[in-house]
Amino acid sequence: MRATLHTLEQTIRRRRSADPSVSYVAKLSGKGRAKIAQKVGEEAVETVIAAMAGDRGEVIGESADLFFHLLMLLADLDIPLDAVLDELDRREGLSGIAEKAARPKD
Ligand SMILES: N=c1c2ncn([C@@H]3O[C@H](COP(=O)(O)OP(=O)(O)OP(=O)(O)O)[C@@H](O)[C@H]3O)c2ncn1[C@@H]1O[C@H](COP(=O)(O)O)[C@@H](O)[C@H]1O
Repeated sequence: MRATLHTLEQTIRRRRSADPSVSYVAKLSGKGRAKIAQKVGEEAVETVIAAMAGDRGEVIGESADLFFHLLMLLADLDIPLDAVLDELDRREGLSGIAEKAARPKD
């Protein structure tokens, strides 16, 4: 998962300066942050609609679109993917501590 997302993060950063007539990343980046953010919102809504329809195939496709556009937004903000993944790791660590604390003592 990390490797796939990191590869896509690098591709997005590289393609931002490509020719917009051949590159979707360059074309959308050229439209600015508000448009990228709008796409993240649209893909999130489409994922929710697919989920509520119980369409697993659509959920998978829309989730991929959502991840991709979120990575585009992070790249536009110059936020490394690792900052988000590290935050998830930190939360997992916290929940581990909470679980241990809640466990009854022998
Ligand atoms: N993963 C993706 C990816 N996922 C989705 N998309 C594009 O995202 C768009 C989203 O679909 P929509 O139907 O919502 O949008 P649309 O109608 O085409 O676009 P709008 O004009 O409405 O914004 C589609 O055009 C998809 O082609 C992607 N485009 C590119 N990538 C990756 O980015 C790499 C670089 O792409 P280029 O910049 O095109 O070379 C590719 O090799 C892929 O790995």
